[in-house]
Amino acid sequence: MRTAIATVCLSGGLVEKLHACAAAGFDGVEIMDADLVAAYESPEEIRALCDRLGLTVDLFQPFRDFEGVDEATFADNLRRAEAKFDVMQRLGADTVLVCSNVATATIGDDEVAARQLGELADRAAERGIRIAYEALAWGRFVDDYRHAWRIVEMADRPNLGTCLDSFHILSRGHDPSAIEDIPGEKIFFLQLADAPALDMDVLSWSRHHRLFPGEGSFDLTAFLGHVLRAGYAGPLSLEVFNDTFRQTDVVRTAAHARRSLTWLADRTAEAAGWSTDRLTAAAAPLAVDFVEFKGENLGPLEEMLDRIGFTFRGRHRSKPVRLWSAGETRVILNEKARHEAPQLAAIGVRVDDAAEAADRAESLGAPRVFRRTYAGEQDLRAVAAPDGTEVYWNDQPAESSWVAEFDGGGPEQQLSGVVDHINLAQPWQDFDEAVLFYSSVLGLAAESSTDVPGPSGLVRSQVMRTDDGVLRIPLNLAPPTAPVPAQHVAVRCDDVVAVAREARQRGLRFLPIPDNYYDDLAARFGLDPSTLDVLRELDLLYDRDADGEFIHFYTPIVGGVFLELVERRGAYDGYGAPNAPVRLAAQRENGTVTA
Ligand SMILES: O=C(O)c1ccc(O)c(O)c1
Ligand SMILES: [Mg+2]
Repeated sequence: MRTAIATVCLSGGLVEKLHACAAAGFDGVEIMDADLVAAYESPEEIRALCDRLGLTVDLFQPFRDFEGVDEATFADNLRRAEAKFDVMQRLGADTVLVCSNVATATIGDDEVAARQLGELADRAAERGIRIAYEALAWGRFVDDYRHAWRIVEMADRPNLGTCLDSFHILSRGHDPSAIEDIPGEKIFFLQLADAPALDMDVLSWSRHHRLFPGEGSFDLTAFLGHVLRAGYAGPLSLEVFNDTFRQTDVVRTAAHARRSLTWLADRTAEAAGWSTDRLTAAAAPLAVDFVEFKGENLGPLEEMLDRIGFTFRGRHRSKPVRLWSAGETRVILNEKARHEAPQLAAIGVRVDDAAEAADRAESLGAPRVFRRTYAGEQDLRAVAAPDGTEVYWNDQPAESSWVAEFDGGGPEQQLSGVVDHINLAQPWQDFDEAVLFYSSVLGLAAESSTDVPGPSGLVRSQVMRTDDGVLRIPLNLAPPTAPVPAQHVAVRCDDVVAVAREARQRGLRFLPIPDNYYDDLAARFGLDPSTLDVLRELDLLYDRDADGEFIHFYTPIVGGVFLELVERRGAYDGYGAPNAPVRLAAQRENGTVTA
């Protein structure tokens, strides 16, 4: 598989972009005309740099508004084209993207378009240049890849082919299966982009909201399958116009982009039953092994765990680390971090084969994390997620592996619980990368995203989960101007009312819930007054849908983290989303418990 990326995907100047593309391991680039125009380096210098970096210039793009025009405009368009062909020869690019006319076309006649493109191709042929004609979704007369292909066929020139762009095809809901009717050698170029399902005009959608494969809702696996079955043998090239990626760190975004192609190639090969470009299979998470909080002073958090009913299991033999548990919920408190407020540092996942899971993560370019381990201690492999959260794999039962490294605690369990979900707040620029990370590295599926109104703006929430729900990671995206919200771990138990009552008796502080909330609950659900009284008395939140009920409560925030206790009744599968605005507002009013 050869890979390429369009320079429009990235931030920075052209030279910086080319360095980042090479560092990420791309084979080639699509150079956007505008990026070259704005560079001080000559086309010859850019060409030499690409040579040194081992990059080929696979496409020069785009040449706009060429076909379907009157004769005077056509003559001027040929003059423009000749000037760009000069640049391409200096740049060492042999394929130019001509996208369907959106502005100056006045003649909606395929014969005219074919004749004009044919003449352009003949001029290009004299210089060994190929023309790739692409239907833009908002083209004036040509907005469908099948139409662009008919015109290319009609013009019938060896150096005129088509460029397929997944965005223009899938955004319009056009059936991609007819791609297989195009001879592979006439598909001169392939541009790949994903996108979220948005109901908006297609030009704005395309120019601002494209995503890397695996981050949106297009079925790119099926799409690429059609293209490869047609016999296309050129590079898989990313063309992702996205407001966030155009301003994030160029080296990191290029690496992120490259990971999306590794993932897509693997998915496509698997779907088609091919043995090339495969990764080791994603090991299905079987359970949450542990969560780890890190910070300078974890005393207040420890006190909370104690009051909730967690059991102290002991100190680590060789590290400043303590373990608390409640049934299958294991919480590691790590005080190694100096001058840091408590934060969620790591997630441990139980799998069948930890080495295989870690190998897969590393082939996807996830950065490996190293931890000091001593002889006789379990060495768990780990990588860092985009926001820095470490993900560990363990294929041994926790209690008979790393848990044995802790001494001095009690074995008795007061509370029995499992980790229900782990809520990871994402810095605004990491969100889409995190979606790809959790789907590609851990094999989690994305549920549809929702927007929660909070006091500092809308919080976008997207749950990444296994089908069976043993691992659920809601990702939250706060507005760019708001502070990154706290992260939390939710523990599921069988009787949250009893847990809340006992915790209150032990002196646990709860996140106080306003009275108005309970008046609203009464109105929405018609709960009987005694149930409502219990909820109100214990600061419990409630939700119900056709499948069941959800009752939960929150602790205050400590540093950057807090805890939630939940009970699911019946087949309720949500997270109490209607209560999230109330929680966000209450957290803002009640500030943070400091150490
Ligand atoms: O938005 C555009 O103008 C544009 C240009 C070139 C492309 O390949 C494309 O898909 C879109
Ligand atoms: Mg395109």
